[in-house]
Amino acid sequence: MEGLIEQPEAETAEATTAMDDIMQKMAEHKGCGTSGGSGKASCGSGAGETDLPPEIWEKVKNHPCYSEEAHHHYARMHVAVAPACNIQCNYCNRKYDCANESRPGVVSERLTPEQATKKVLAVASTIPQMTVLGIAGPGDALANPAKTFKTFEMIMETAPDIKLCLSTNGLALPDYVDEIAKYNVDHVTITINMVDPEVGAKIYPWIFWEHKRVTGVEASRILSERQLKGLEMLSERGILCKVNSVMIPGINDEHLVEVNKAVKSRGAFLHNIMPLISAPEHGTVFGLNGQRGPSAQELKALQDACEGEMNMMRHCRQCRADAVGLLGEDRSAEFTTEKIMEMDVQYDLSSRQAYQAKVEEERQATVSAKKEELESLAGEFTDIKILVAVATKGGGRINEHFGHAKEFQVYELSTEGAKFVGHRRVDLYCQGGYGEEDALETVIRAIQDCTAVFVSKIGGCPKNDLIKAGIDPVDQYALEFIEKSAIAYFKDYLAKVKSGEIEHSERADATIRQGAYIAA
Ligand SMILES: C[S@@+](CC[C@H](N)C(=O)[O-])C[C@H]1O[C@@H](n2cnc3c(N)ncnc32)[C@H](O)[C@@H]1O
Ligand code: SF4
Ligand code: SF4
Repeated sequence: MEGLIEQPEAETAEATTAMDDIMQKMAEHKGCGTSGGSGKASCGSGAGETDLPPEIWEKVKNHPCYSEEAHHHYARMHVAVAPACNIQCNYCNRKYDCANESRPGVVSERLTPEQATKKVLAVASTIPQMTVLGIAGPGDALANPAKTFKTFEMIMETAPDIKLCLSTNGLALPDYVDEIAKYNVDHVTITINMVDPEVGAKIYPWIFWEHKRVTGVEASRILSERQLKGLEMLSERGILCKVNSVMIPGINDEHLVEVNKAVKSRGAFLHNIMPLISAPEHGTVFGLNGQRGPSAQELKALQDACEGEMNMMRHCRQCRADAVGLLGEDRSAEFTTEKIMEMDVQYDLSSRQAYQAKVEEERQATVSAKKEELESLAGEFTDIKILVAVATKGGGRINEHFGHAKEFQVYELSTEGAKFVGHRRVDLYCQGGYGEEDALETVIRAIQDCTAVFVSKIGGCPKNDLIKAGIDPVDQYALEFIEKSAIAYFKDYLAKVKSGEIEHSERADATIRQGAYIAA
């Protein structure tokens, strides 16, 4: 590993100006750095073309993780070329492998850079809307620099239209910023769970630093210093940074508001606060000692509290290190090494571009439909907000059967429009066409704070049970655009409240009012 790269003063001054420039432009654009509230697009996750400086929009417009709008249309993939790690987190156990589980660090096969490149070309040819390649483990991209950068080099040469990303805990980051820039990696994710080493000592038992293991508060002090320095260095070069933070109730949940401020001031573009996943069978320290993850409501309250400070990502699916497909779907099983080696891969840039042009048309149609519907809400003034759950297979449409949904996307509706606020993963309710009581209960629990659930189709029995649970099952918008339909539903809802036909119920905004993190 190379030592720290000291920059000449003149270069530092120039780079600092570049970061200031970007932050200034972001602030000048409408919707940026404001409350990020409700339906108005704010930068980052909910941002649209008119909300961002053109050079930033160019970087995020078809990146499914950096643009909430894009995630309905574009796919990503991870290649598992980075097995080693240079730190230990109490929530991570990379030895655990389960093909049926989708969560970070889980992977079925580890790849060489050559295998990874063949896989990327195979996926890019089969899924032309795949625009982004990320290296996110199963260990740390920068604890395996040779494999990581070799993979990027090969992809840059063979598939130059694919955007490159990496995820790191940040310990080695300052040493590799130049190399990251050299391979045109213009999106980097750093996991920052604390800026206070005392908090860090409860999350990180050790780091491997300068050829030895460092433990306790000192380990977290070094880690935090390196993370923040790396973030600043990337921001100075205009490389977009997303910060991941794992929300661990009782350990760093309240502290993450401070982390949010610290990363915003150092130029982070997007903050992704993700829930801790911990189950005893995963064999992690937290899983084994009973540390719980946050509820969906707790997570949303913290994200809401931080949104005034900066752009929050709310559509992260906490993907496997070998995930393939749209966020929320996992097609990795179609691209095992065995299958890929048998594939005759023809990487055809022009047919990819032609397909993506069609995707772009569909996306523009979605945006226009939403805008039109939103205009019809102009002049309505009320504080009423409701949540609705949506079953979708992608494309920004309501196109999934209630019984087939593995997750529901949740939108918050207000007079400002429809805002994506998260997703709820559920067990498959319908197995082979038959509903199962327990599974339906699970679905109802997962979306119990929603006023309605939008589906393309639903059977009579679950419909009745949803109604009994106070959730309106809506299939009248089958195959329509999500946001347009949601706004239309909200308009009807308000009209019914006004006329006295229905009463705005407590459930509708229970989530929104809950939480210890609501900003003063
Ligand atoms: C598997 S890591 C790989 C990249 C890198 N090593 C890192 O930690 O940033 C990808 C992301 O998953 C998160 N992660 C890992 N295990 C998790 C868990 N049990 N619950 C929630 N997030 C987790 C990490 O914090 C990180 O943000
Ligand atoms: S840094 Fe990433 S890979 Fe390493 S232990 Fe933590 S979560 Fe796992
Ligand atoms: S883990 Fe989150 S940020 Fe990473 S690819 Fe999946 S959705 Fe995107």
